[in-house]
Amino acid sequence: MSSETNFNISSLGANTFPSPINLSKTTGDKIFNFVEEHDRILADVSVESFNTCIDNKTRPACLEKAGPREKLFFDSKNTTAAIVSCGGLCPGINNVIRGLVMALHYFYGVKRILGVQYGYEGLIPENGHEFIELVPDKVKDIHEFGGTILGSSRGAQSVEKMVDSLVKNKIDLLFTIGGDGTLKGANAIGDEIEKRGLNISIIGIPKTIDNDIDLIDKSFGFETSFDVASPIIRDAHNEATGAFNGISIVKLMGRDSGFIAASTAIAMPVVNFVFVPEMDFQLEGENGFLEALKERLNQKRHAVIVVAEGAGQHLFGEDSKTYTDASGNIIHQDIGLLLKHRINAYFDAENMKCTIKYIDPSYIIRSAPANANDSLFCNRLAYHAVHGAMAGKTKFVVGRLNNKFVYLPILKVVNKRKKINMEGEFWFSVLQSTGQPFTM
Ligand SMILES: Nc1ncnc2c1ncn2[C@@H]1O[C@H](COP(=O)(O)OP(=O)(O)O)[C@@H](O)[C@H]1O
Ligand SMILES: O=P(O)(O)OC[C@H]1O[C@](O)(COP(=O)(O)O)[C@@H](O)[C@@H]1O
Ligand SMILES: [Mg+2]
Repeated sequence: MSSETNFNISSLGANTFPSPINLSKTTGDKIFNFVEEHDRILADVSVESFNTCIDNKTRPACLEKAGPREKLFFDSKNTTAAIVSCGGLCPGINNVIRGLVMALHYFYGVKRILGVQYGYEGLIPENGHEFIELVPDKVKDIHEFGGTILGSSRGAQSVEKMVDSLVKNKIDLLFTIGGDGTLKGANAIGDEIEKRGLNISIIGIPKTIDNDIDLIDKSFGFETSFDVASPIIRDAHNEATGAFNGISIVKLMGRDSGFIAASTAIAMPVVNFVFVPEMDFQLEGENGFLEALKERLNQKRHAVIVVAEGAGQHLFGEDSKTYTDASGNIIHQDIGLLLKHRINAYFDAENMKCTIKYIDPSYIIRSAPANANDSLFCNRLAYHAVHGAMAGKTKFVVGRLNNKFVYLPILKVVNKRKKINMEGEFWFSVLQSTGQPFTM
């Protein structure tokens, strides 16, 4: 965590409008209190960090507490909001859209809410994607479905043109639902707005099943991803046990961070080997994976392997061509297929019979509807996003840290991708669960 004491959120200006929500300012009256501007949440609650502060006579790093403010920057009756979803799909996007619309409409009385279609593309008029008017009746049932009713896209758009479109359509609040790319885009839009001296608030709601957004506890949809992956692992285990020396390889998403693969393995402890992008591993050699797999088969006659899509890319060799998607993200080579071929070749050479099944559930996982816990999380994120926006905060994301909802400057969470700490307790849990060697 940074040595900076407060992660303050940029504000559009003085808050002069009273909030239309009837909350309290005193405790003991059984009514929730407005959140004060000075309310802070500790970024790091470890005793070590507390001691460091005492030793160095510094204050611990603090974040702005999310929640409804008593005074607002925007006059709700004359406010227009827009919502856009970008990047890959993720369980819960529709829940967030629903939560935003309901909070804007019912808590604050914001009646003009526009849905931007197909990601940032929809903010460029030449692309011909019309805005959709979002009202409670239109969104009341959308939490039942995966995907996004607004559509999404990847690929760069002109920031200037997007801001022109916000101005032309008199949009005061832009809620962006997306991952690191979307958030960088949101920040760039916020910078352009600042440059032009406009009063438009830009808000980010972190979405990515990869859970790779830095600082926050988790991104929405991530939990559903390993919920949906779990029965697939159960079935993969059935396939493996159903054959002599049966091996099931399941590839799960996770471009640069292996949280889905690792979490699935702990949730379904029938997994024997997990490979994540954070890991450096070898196939060959005395301490390599293939030897460990042979030992496992000789003892148990079956094995389940879970591999994150971004794992083991070093095995493809230096000169393999790198492909990127429209947003510039690396498209990884198929590590599942490589493992299948290398395992096959190894056991052939060893004259050891085995049966390998390769399962790639791919998009099935991220297009699922949110589970109950993610649905709850999405709604709470949406409500807090609306409270922060109405208070005139801008270029911020809403997230949960240490189990508390907070506002963070976008720039703080897109500095780097969150990755599994290979020396941390979480990865140690993976090793305890799978029983795989600590290093391979
Ligand atoms: N640095 C950036 N500045 C402006 N827009 C960006 C930036 N990085 C990504 N974007 C845009 O954000 C959108 C979503 O990004 P992408 O990486 O595809 O998904 P995600 O938000 O899920 O990470 C794309 O339209 C992309 O062009
Ligand atoms: O094939 P697509 O749709 O571009 O997306 C694939 C990628 O999307 C993800 O599911 C999530 O990525 P984003 O968070 O950047 O959208 C990655 O795990 C995966 O590599
Ligand atoms: Mg991304």
